[in-house]
Amino acid sequence: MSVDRELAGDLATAAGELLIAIRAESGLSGKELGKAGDLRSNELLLERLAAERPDDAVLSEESADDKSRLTAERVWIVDPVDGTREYGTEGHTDWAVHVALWSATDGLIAGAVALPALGLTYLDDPVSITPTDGLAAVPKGDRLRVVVSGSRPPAFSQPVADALGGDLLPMGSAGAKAMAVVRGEADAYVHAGGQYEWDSAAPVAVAQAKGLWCGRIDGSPLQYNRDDTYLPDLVICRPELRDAIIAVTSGSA
Ligand SMILES: Nc1ncnc2c1ncn2[C@@H]1O[C@H](COP(=O)(O)O)[C@@H](OP(=O)(O)O)[C@H]1O
Ligand SMILES: [Mg+2]
Repeated sequence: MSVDRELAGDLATAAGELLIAIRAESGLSGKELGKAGDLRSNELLLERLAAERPDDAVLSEESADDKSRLTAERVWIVDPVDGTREYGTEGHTDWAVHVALWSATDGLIAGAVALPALGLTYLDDPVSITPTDGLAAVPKGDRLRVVVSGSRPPAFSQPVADALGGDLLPMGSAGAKAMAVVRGEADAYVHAGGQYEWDSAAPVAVAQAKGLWCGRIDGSPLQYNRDDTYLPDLVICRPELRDAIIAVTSGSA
């Protein structure tokens, strides 16, 4: 296994275990728990990356962006807690830790998404996934499922579901939603209206390695380590659904 992939997985898993411990031991909840989790997980990721990859740059949701990454050969793109709202709310499994590695020559070259509440970490390898209960109940019928933000679903959510003859599945966290497609609990994840590079880099690295199609809602490629890290929309889906989805979403691009 690539040493970078292994490191991405170790870091996401370790940060996830720390977050579980903070949730169990801090006595905090809600926004306070979210804040503490963001801070401590970010510290862990930055310390380990500084120790183990001192020459690489880092782009993190929770750190100031000094833009030194723009001339770096390799940049780690991390989201210490994705789905902070859900992490702070009792009983949720839909939150994640994202660790991705981008290179100037090859784009996303490693990625890991931890789902700490399920004790699982997914890597950007071609190993197929056995779905386990956890993010959503295993679908009973054969209708397709389109997973969307529970709090900020895009306006085209229902039109996309209708075009596929499927149903909507609201869920928190971009990483959890992407892993729901990877795990077979959903068939597509669509989003628009706002997001940043750290929300999708690691989920996209994993999803692409598992054979899913990933791109913007107008069908163009997702690009990372840009000057402006705002990357407001994306589609992650089974490849055979790509054209039907883009036919609907491209009208909103
Ligand atoms: N309209 C928007 N503007 C900015 N960020 C957004 C957004 N909609 C979703 N996101 C971000 O995307 C991630 C998943 O959101 P959701 O759970 O609604 O699908 C969250 O990351 P964080 O939890 O890391 O902040 C959230 O902040
Ligand atoms: Mg996020």
